[in-house]
Amino acid sequence: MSVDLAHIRQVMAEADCLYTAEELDAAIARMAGEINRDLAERDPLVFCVMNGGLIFAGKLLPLLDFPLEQSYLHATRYRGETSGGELFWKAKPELSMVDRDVLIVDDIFDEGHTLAAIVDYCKHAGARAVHTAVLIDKEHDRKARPDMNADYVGLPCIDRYIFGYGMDYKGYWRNAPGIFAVKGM
Ligand SMILES: O=P(O)(O)OC[C@H]1O[C@H](OP(=O)(O)OP(=O)(O)O)[C@H](O)[C@@H]1O
Ligand code: HPA
Repeated sequence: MSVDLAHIRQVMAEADCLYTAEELDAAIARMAGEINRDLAERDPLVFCVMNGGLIFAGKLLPLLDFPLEQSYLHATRYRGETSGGELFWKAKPELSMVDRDVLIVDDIFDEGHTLAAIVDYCKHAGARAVHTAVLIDKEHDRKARPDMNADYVGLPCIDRYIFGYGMDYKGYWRNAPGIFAVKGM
């Protein structure tokens, strides 16, 4: 897929900032406090959901003050697009979860198909308990499982296509230092 870099730059220039880095880092610090309180004695296995969970996990994990094991998994359904399709597993978890507490760390709980599939996978793989942490919970009525919530949520977000802090626009701007909404989306 060829990418028009001028368009990618223009998207950033015209985007609305929904959350600054300071606001996001404060939310991450608050979440770390909650996770320290709940999981410090649980010897959890922490999985970063690639790619989007990378920045959030990188900021969250150093704030966790107990011993933990960390790995990654990669399940994707957007694949560079701005609407989701079928879930595709690029990398399944390698560490055994049997009788372990698992903490899944991802950037966004949007329609929730991704997190629901990951939680189901972990339960079938023998996890004792599956905990979920997301930086952003997008607010709309299209959740795959309306009764499902993440255990730890950073900040809510309006129903727009967003990027930054791990989230991409057509593969770009995961590095944007805040959460931004694409103009007109
Ligand atoms: O709640 P949902 O509607 O299922 O969407 C959320 C998922 O979508 C994004 O991943 P994506 O498929 O874009 O993969 P990527 O992180 O590798 O880009 C994001 O990182 C979440 O994992
Ligand atoms: O709004 C979004 N932005 C980027 N990636 C996403 N994955 C699900 N929703 C989004």
